[in-house]
Amino acid sequence: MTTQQDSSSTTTDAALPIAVLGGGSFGTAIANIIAGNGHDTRQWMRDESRARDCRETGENHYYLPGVPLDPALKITSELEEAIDGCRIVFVSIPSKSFREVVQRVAPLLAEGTVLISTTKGVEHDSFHLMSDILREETSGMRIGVLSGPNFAKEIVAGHYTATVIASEDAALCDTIQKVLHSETFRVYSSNDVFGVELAGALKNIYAIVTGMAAALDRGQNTISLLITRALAEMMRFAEAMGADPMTFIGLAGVGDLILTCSSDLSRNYRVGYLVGRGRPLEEAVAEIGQVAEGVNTVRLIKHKADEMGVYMPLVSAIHAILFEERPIPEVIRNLMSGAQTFDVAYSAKP
Ligand SMILES: NC(=O)c1ccc[n+]([C@@H]2O[C@H](COP(=O)([O-])OP(=O)(O)OC[C@H]3O[C@@H](n4cnc5c(N)ncnc54)[C@H](O)[C@@H]3O)[C@@H](O)[C@H]2O)c1
Ligand SMILES: O=P(O)(O)OC[C@H](O)CO
Repeated sequence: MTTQQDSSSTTTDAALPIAVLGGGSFGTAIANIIAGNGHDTRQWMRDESRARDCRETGENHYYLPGVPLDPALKITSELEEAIDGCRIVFVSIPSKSFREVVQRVAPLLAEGTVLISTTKGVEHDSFHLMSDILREETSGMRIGVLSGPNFAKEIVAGHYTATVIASEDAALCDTIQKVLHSETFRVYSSNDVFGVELAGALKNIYAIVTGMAAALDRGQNTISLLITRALAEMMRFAEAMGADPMTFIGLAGVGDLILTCSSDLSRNYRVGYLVGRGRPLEEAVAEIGQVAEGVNTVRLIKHKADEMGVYMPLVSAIHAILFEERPIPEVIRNLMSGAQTFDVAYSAKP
């Protein structure tokens, strides 16, 4: 491997300078894979005391305790140092702060830099997905999104994992596949950026729903019912928004939906569980202590679905519980007494 990057190439096996913005679980997991693949990897986190602690102990104690960081991973709180010479930048910042961080980094980026969002959310008080923000806040960049069934803790534990890189730029997809591919991590590609990104944001809502069902001691029939009807809602919404519903049967759709709705490794699932056990939403979110994107996404999708007349009974139900102070038993009764309808109503056939 050389340390020299061809600035125009995106399909190289050479060691590349690559930045990962974000000091949380996923930023750390991705940075560790990239460093392990021999790239000159810089992870940026805003807090110098945390960055120093990670450098000194070789571990990100708060987000991934007990996981050794790759010794070659460079951790810094200086944005300029992280970005210097990088033509590939992953942005792993919660949706709430995503725009603010992109605005800070934009002046430091060379034209043609590959910008990859790994964030599964929708911007607060707007309906922007993260790739929209990347496009709005920069110009002349090459943009993609990474999404899939990917618990950070399982990635760093070396469990076999797959994800999706989505971009209209096929060379970008090829490069990111090479940069991230490892013995335990596979990367599939897609050209449906909107569908992949929307799927990643939507599935968080339903993880809150199934977490709540688990808290209420519902069985596997209930979980299966919820996951399957969640997929129907997601595809219906996707179609109304102009995304390709077929994307939702891939890893970023049903793959991530099954994962997140089935495990208490999911922060969204745990929020639902705590609320199902009677804890106020604010308390549940505070106890998790990490981002649970679904809470904000519920509000935004409910508003959008109402505006567009898309039928999303599970979104309406979880919104009623989280934001309208409606009692859980009453909401469940309403859901179960709704009009009986078709199982598979969507058909790709004309
Ligand atoms: N954790 C996972 O398993 C996982 C997997 C796939 C995708 N994601 C997605 O990745 C995104 C990030 O998730 P995460 O798990 O890393 O979150 P996290 O809560 O573990 O960490 C978020 C990080 O962002 C930093 N941050 C927040 N606001 C900031 C700001 N204004 N400036 C700089 N840094 C700021 C925090 O300090 C923290 O280091 C989310 O959208 C999530 O949906 C997470
Ligand atoms: O912990 P969650 O609920 O944010 O889910 C993490 C990932 O998105 C799973 O793919």
